[in-house]
Amino acid sequence: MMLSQANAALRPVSRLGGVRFMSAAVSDEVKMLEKLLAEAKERDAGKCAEESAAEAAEVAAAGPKFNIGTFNAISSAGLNTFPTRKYEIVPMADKSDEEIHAILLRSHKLSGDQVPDTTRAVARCGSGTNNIDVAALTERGIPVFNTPGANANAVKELSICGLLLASRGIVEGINHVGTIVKEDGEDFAKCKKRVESDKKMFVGRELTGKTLGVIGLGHIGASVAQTAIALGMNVTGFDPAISLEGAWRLPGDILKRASSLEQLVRESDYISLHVPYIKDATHHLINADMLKAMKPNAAIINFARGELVDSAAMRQLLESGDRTGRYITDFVDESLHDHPKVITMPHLGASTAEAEENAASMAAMEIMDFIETGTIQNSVNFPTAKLDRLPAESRRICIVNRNVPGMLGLITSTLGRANINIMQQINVSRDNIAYNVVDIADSHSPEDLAKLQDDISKLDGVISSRIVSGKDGKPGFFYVNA
Ligand SMILES: NC(=O)C1=CN([C@@H]2O[C@H](COP(=O)(O)OP(=O)(O)OC[C@H]3O[C@@H](n4cnc5c(N)ncnc54)[C@H](O)[C@@H]3O)[C@@H](O)[C@H]2O)C=CC1
Ligand SMILES: O=C(O)C(=O)COP(=O)(O)O
Repeated sequence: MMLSQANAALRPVSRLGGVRFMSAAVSDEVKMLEKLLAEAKERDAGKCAEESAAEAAEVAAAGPKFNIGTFNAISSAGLNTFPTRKYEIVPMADKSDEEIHAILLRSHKLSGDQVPDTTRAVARCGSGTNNIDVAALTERGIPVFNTPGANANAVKELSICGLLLASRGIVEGINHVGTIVKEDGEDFAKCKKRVESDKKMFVGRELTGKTLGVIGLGHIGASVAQTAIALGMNVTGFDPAISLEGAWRLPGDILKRASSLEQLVRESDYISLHVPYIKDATHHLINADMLKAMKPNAAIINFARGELVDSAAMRQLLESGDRTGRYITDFVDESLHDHPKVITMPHLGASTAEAEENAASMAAMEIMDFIETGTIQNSVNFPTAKLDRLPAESRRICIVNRNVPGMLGLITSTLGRANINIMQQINVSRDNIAYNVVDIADSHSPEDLAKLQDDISKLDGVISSRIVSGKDGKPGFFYVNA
């Protein structure tokens, strides 16, 4: 009898709850039922042991776990995406001795030497990757992923808030109420009168009918443009590098295209920045010349990165006297934070529960896909790569090499010399990096495969190689870089 049956058998006894002295017959019944329950518990314990043994066998069959190192507070929705039988989450702050196979992070500044040799991938739960030494990781054959679009709505909403903060005396008004209550709080009737009378100090202007210039029309910029149009604004956009997919997302018929950054800056009442920070490309995109070209009452909304704006030139301009336009940002700057025309808040653009969950879950999926199948999607330094599902009875080899002529030939002849037939393969490249995914029959011994990988690793130009899975799709060999 299972435990649940034993419990069912006890039900009549519990109905005797109100009886204080049981008859002999009832007492015998209770004893018998207690015996049954004890027996059932014993059997159940046996079953639990069987189940945990089965679970342990499953864990063992899944092979050694992959360790995912984390920096920053990563949403549990993302961390829970990793099945615990295959993955272990290792906070990097704990300085554990575990081998780290992939890293998940947010704004933590990640230098190359914080990335162990065993690491195969890094994922930024978010959009901007300027906090990561991407060049150093590319050199080591490590793809860096990000999660474009996952936090776009959160940043869009705060950017719209930025437009309102720039156009109405919201922060100044709130601060003024605080000051008056402090001064006249004892006499609240007087305080209320003063607040009402002083409201004339905070007269603003409306967004409707004004021109918003959006710099960078990617996931966030396009969304800001859409909402601004819905608010009745005229929107001009500038993005010389827009992707085809990005162009499809735009409200094409109503969005005006600026022919240059300067044109956008000259014509806008509000300028909202939504470009990545790239040291050699977008550093001080808004420089002294751009600032001078702005209308005197134009405001800049910067929820992208602080370094996009030359803050010293901005301070100079704000102090030149004839400017009424404000600067709203979520990046603290030592030369601007205390200026009355500057509103600075913490780096809050993507700090919503929804955005944090979206970004962490997307990053986790990208890492798992890469670790288990070699697929590369949303990498900022590696080409996109997706090969069909692993054919049955096959092994998959992923090779990262320098993008120089002749590499594919060297790799395929190494396989040929080992008498290994290729079932399917892809070879893709981006800048200096090429990436190969090769599926071979799973009829080779682990020793042969180890020798093959050793031979591939020794080829001049190969940066790293991995054998990602076996015939049952489970992670197989996981070799360190060449
Ligand atoms: N404050 C915050 O919490 C957050 C800030 N961000 C920042 O926003 C940036 C944009 O994010 P997404 O829209 O998700 O990226 P995205 O990659 O979807 O879009 C960026 C767009 O900028 C364009 N672009 C690049 N250089 C440009 C230039 N010189 N002039 C004009 N356009 C240029 C690109 O062609 C692309 O269309 C991120 O790189 C990040 O720095 C993103 C999320 C949160
Ligand atoms: O996604 C981005 O680029 C961000 O700036 C978000 O940063 P966070 O993850 O909130 O530290």
